[in-house]
Amino acid sequence: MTAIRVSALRKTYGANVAVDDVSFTVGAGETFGVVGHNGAGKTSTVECLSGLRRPDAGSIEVLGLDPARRRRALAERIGVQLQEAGLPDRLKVAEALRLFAAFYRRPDDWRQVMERWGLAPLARKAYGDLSGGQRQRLQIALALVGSPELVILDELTTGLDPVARRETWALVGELKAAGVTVVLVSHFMDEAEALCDRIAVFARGRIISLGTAAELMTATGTSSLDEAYLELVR
Ligand SMILES: Nc1ncnc2c1ncn2[C@@H]1O[C@H](COP(=O)(O)OP(=O)(O)OP(=O)(O)O)[C@@H](O)[C@H]1O
Repeated sequence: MTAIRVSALRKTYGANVAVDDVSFTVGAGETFGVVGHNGAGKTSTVECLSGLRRPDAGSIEVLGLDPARRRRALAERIGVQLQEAGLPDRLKVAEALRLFAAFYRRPDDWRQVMERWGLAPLARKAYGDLSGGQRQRLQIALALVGSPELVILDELTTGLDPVARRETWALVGELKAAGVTVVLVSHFMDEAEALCDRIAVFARGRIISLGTAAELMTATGTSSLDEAYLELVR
């Protein structure tokens, strides 16, 4: 079963071509990595997947729906953690989780989600008073509280301390075990290697390589994904 089908996607901002002729598919239950330099087109691509942005050309199907036309139906079934998704400063952690859970038809128990992500001690803290890492954890918890079939995690562990980072990896592993499809945008090759079944390497708005970590290493004659990546984007 295919969870995501992207064909000849193009996204421009004025004269700037952010995404150019990008095609890929993601299988149901797969963890799919998206890596690339700053400005390579990763976020623009995943924003088109979630319906936040409209492509200029090409076609996208996510869980059988066109995100640009069926954004609301899709929003019920996917979870999105985006970079810098702002919340009101005065909104408290528990309130945010309760509010987001209410958007979904079959949400998880938001209290359990709060526990699982180590947010219970911060339940009454306002968003504006959280540290960067705490905000990040809240954003991930909010992406998952609706019990989504597919999640998009953009820079999942940026800003997390090493322990929180490993804990987050373990939780992504649990999502995978539960059959959730994951799209993971990351700057960390160790993270992509540890978590992703396949990885798409973006450069200048295009996919320049796509495969398992082992395939990318073999193709470049390297012995780590870091080296493979550097070789590919050179
Ligand atoms: N809202 C916008 N308006 C104009 N240009 C934009 C906008 N968003 C992105 N861009 C441009 O599109 C290109 C791709 O940006 P995008 O954010 O998709 O890249 P990215 O790979 O996610 O980068 P990063 O790793 O820095 O998050 C860049 O040249 C960026 O400057």
